[in-house]
Order: sequence, then C-alpha cells, then structure tokens
Amino acid sequence: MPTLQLTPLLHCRSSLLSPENSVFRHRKLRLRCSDQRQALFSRIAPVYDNLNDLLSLGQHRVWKRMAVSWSGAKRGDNVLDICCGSGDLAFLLSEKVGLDGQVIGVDFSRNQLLIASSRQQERSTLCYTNIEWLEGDALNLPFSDKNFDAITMGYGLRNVTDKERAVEEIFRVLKPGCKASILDFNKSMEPITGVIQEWMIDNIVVPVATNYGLAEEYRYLKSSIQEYLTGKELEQLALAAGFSDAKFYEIAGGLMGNLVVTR
Ligand SMILES: C/C(=C\Cc1cc(O)c2ccccc2c1O)CCC[C@H](C)CCC[C@H](C)CCCC(C)C
Ligand SMILES: C[S@@+](CC[C@H](N)C(=O)[O-])C[C@H]1O[C@@H](n2cnc3c(N)ncnc32)[C@H](O)[C@@H]1O
Repeated sequence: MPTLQLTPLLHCRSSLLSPENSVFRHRKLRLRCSDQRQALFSRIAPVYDNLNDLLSLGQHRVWKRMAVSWSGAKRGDNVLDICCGSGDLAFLLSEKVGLDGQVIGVDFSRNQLLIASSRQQERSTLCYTNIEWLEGDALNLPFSDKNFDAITMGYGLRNVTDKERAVEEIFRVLKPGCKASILDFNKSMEPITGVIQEWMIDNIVVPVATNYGLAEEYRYLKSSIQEYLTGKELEQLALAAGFSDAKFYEIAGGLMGNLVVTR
C-alpha cells in the first residue's frame, strides 16, 4: 500500500498561526488544517480501534473508564462525548446513564461515526440504544447553552485547531456545577517522559502503523504532543474560560493525563 505524502500543513504548526499572520490567513490556515485533521482521522478509522488495543496493550480502555468516572456522569443524565471517534467513551457513558439517560457523540469525521454506529448495531445490549451520533465541529457545537450534565473528550483536545475555542464551547454547553473530563496524552514537565513517549512512537507505534500504510498519520502523534499544553497550562486555560475548578491528573506513569473541570 503506497505511503501517503502528506502536505506539511498536516502538522499545522502553531507557529503558522502566529499573531503576525493576518486574521484572514489565520482562518484560512485553521480551515485547511482542520480539513487535514479530518482527512487523517477518516483514513485511520478502519484500523483505529485495533491499533489502540495493540499499541497500548489494551490499557487505553482503562484510561477511558477513568475519564468517564471523573466526568461524574450518572443514571438519567444527558451527556456529551466530544470528538467521539469510534465511540469508546460514548459506550461507557451509555452504561453509566442507562436507558433513562441520553448520550450524544459528536465528531467531524463521518468515517469514524460510521464505525461508531456499526459498533452500536453489533451490540445487542439494549442500553446502547440511548446513544445518538452527530457529525459536528467541537469548535462550534450544535447545542444550546447549559445543556449537558457531564461531558467527556477523549484524545480530542490535542487534535482541534483552536484549543481555547474548544474549551469555551465545553464551558458554554455544560450545566453549572457539572463536570467535563478531558483525556489525552500528557505533555509532561519531566523531560524523561517525553523521551519515552517519543521513543515508543518512533520505534513501536510508527513501525506498526507503517504495515497499514499509515506511518505519517501515526508520526503526527509526536508533533501533536510536542505542540500540546502541559497539565498546568490546561488548568490555566480552563480557569481562563470561566471554569470554577480545574484539576489535571497524570496517569499511566505520566504518559497520559486527564483534566477535570467544573463549571
Ligand atoms: C487511545 C490512544 C490514542 C488515541 C489516538 C489519538 C490520536 O491523536 C491519534 C492521532 C493519530 C493517529 C492515531 C491516534 C490515536 O490512536 C492511546 C493508546 C494508543 C497509542 C497509539 C499508543 C501510544 C503508545 C504510548 C506512547 C504508550 C503506551 C504505554 C502502554 C502502557 C504500553
Ligand atoms: C484520536 S480520536 C479520539 C476518538 C475517541 N474519543 C477515543 O478516545 O478513541 C480524535 C477524534 O477527534 C475528531 N476531531 C478532531 N478535531 C475535531 C473537531 N474540530 N470537531 C469534531 N471532531 C474532531 C477526529 O475526527 C477523531 O475522530
């Protein structure tokens, strides 16, 4: 399978969106960057779940369960999973809120949502009938203010082109006093953690992804983590957006992290 030559824009380096650029160029760059990201996740959709299981030795399911627990989602709640992808967190939320509750999974990749929907069909468990899949943008959520009792965002915030805007949207649609739980890779303050992450991506993740013609797509993980925010910066970003509380928890030995914010 030919390896894809991805334009540099895939990395959408934040420097390209520096203040010196005009607002117009910002917007144009963000749009092109967003299109690149959407295409990336649509390309990896067919193998995404299996590679996550393989490359994390199944541990990503533990981290996602933790994220859902931290969201405070409970029976009967109306909850949202942003950047839902193939639906892992949405299915966990569905089990939490039960048939009296409602789960909405939103993602801008139709291919990811098709995988999520087919997984929902495959599962005979009645409780998953409370999930609705919506094609939409995390930066412009199609929901009214103060709408959800809990929100999750798993491995999404690092991938959006405007993190501030994404956090502001989470604040807007979350009910007062309720929580959002944001799971992602951790941009650690400990240099050794970054070295370990990059070594694993270079020497395990990308070589495995190469077998599927997806080397560039998985190599993107490295730059996206480098350009992400540290736990402290994520807490500050959340407080600046208006959240009353923000706590960042390192998990998986610091390789991953989970931000819990309260409106
Ligand atoms: C569920 C995980 C990653 C999801 C994910 C997020 C992205 O932003 C991507 C971007 C581009 C391609 C793929 C993804 C993507 O899959 C985390 C686990 C899966 C990772 C691919 C595994 C990375 C290895 C870790 C550095 C360390 C794993 C430690 C484990 C205890 C063995
Ligand atoms: C790494 S996947 C995470 C999927 C799932 N939450 C999980 O934990 O496995 C990132 C997802 O974010 C989606 N995404 C990225 N930017 C987005 C945006 N601006 N709006 C909606 N979805 C977006 C991608 O399409 C992709 O499905």
